[in-house]
Amino acid sequence: MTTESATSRTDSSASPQNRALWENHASLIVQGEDRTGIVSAVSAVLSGHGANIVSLDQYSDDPQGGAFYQRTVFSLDDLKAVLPTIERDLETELGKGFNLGFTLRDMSVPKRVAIFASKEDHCLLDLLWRHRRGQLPVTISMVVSNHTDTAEEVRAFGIPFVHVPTGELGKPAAEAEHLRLLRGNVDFVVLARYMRILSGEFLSELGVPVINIHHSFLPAFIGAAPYAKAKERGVKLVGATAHYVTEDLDEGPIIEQDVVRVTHADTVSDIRRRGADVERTVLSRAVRWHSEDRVIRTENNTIVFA
Ligand SMILES: Nc1nc2c(c(=O)[nH]1)N[C@@H](CN(C=O)c1ccc(C(=O)N[C@@H](CCC(=O)O)C(=O)O)cc1)CN2
Repeated sequence: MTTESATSRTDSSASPQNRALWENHASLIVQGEDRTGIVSAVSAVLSGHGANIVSLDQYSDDPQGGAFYQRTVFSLDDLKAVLPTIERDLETELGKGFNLGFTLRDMSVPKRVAIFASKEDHCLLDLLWRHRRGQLPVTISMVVSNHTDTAEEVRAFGIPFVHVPTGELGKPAAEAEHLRLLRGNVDFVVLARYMRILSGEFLSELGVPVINIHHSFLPAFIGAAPYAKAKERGVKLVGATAHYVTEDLDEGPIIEQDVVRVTHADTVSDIRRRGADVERTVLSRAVRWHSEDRVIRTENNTIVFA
């Protein structure tokens, strides 16, 4: 059974809306081997501490007994003081004949995220704009780009902008600089149309989830220039896919997708314009869901309690 320690970090940079939204709330993700009594055991521990369950989603992938997934959000006055005891009691109770892992997180401490971008700014600016409006419960630690086109706009949001010129530095040196910047400072990374392929070694060293927005309805049109490929193929729908990043390009577990209609009369530029709106919507949904622990990642898939 694996557990992650309750996050007790305090983030002074978290926006007031984010802190108020989830003050004295915690998320509990339980997953493992399905059997009777799990929901009851979890609920008993929480109610035994006077916690109020405000939402509970559960999924079993096989009625005959397979994998079990549950997301619970609960509120409790003086949560920070009680969370370690709740964690200990969950370890005790779920250690009695269950084969489960769980993670418990203080939701009043927003996850820290670094956003990577290249030249395209629509997904990046959409995230910054939504964050400023309190719609994304995260702390944006920094924006990192291999270009400088978006520097001024990012800094106007009061967010650090770091230029790492991958082309000039070369991939190994650039990734080493990325690791120096990110290590210990982020809980996840978002690639907002970042157009460099991350190595498996980098992803392994980084050790936190990375979310990418691919501008196609995967698995169609993996790789570069999907809109041009869509035009060439004569498709009537184009889309965007937010997925976790793995070493294999655009093959990671899908978090969210959406589509928009196109016609024979649309140029590649028209398709790119229509697609951009879908990319922004899909990426912001995925970032919000990940930041609220709504996405449970399995080997090649996801369970999304949206
Ligand atoms: N390890 C991964 N890295 C990245 C992924 C991924 O899924 N796994 N997604 C890309 C984003 N992307 C599509 O969404 C994408 C970006 C860039 C290219 C590409 O071929 N770019 C260059 C070569 C880049 C390089 O060698 O570093 C090119 O055009 O030739 C394809 C798809 C982000 N990274």
